[in-house]
Amino acid sequence: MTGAAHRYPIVLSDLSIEYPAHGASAAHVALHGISLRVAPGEVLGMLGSAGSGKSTLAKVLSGVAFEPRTGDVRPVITGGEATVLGHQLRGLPKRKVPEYRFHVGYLPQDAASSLPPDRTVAEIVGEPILERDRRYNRHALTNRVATMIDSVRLPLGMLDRFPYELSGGQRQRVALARALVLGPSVLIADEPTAGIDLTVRDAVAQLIRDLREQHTFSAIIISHDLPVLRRTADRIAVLDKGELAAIGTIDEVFDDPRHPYVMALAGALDAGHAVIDELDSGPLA
Ligand SMILES: Nc1ncnc2c1ncn2[C@@H]1O[C@H](COP(=O)(O)OP(=O)(O)OP(=O)(O)O)[C@@H](O)[C@H]1O
Repeated sequence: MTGAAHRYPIVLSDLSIEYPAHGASAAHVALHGISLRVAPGEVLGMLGSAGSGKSTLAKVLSGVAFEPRTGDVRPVITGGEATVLGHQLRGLPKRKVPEYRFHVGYLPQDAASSLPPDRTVAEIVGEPILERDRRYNRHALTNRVATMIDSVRLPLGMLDRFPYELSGGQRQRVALARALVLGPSVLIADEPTAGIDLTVRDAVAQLIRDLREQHTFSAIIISHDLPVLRRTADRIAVLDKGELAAIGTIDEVFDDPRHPYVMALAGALDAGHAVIDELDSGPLA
């Protein structure tokens, strides 16, 4: 790892990502020429129009895009570079993917609703540890899982429950505990509060804030929910049509919007919309 990489755990330089042509579909450029850096301990919020490439970026930065899997068309870095914790992701050798993923926690979109239904909370949270080391000491595993459940503010009595016995907010906490169980240095969270009851959204946002203080990770948190971003993010990046439309503190971005999509967002905020997923990047009516 280089010294520069340590200074900035996440560095994107002129990054372009593409879905290769498949079947009758032509190749599709999902992200084009993105440059940004995330500092140690910083949380960068990310929002953008539908299809602007947020989840694609999350899949690449989390390393899931590099996991061997059949069927799925996976995004490929076609230009520039993404350097995370000193790992250059363009052309990351397959054998290095597990080690890379060990350091990067990933909370995928719909994580709460896609927890395996036939496993207990304890099994779900402990699984990343066992995937890495089948012979991991069972006592240490139990302790680690209990610590994580406690740190996401769930009662230990939940350890033996199944996902269907939990509320949406509780399931999201379980997903978060699982994403953080390996003690990652970087967290990539894709819509961590989507689909969660409004009353517990704030609690999940507060939790992310607290966890970050306890665990000192850098993070990219994708969210359309401005109160959540205000609570969790030091700065935000706005994507539109695969390009970086703005980056800065929330006030910097919205007080002097220059990009048309950011102007539209600022208008929506002024009109009182806190959750801005209904806005697309087309011309404003
Ligand atoms: N498997 C795929 N093959 C081809 N194109 C894809 C694939 N997955 C996504 N895309 C395209 O890449 C672009 C970016 O998609 P992505 O899901 O990253 O956007 P997003 O910003 O996360 O959108 P949303 O907010 O709606 O979740 C879109 O134009 C989408 O249609």
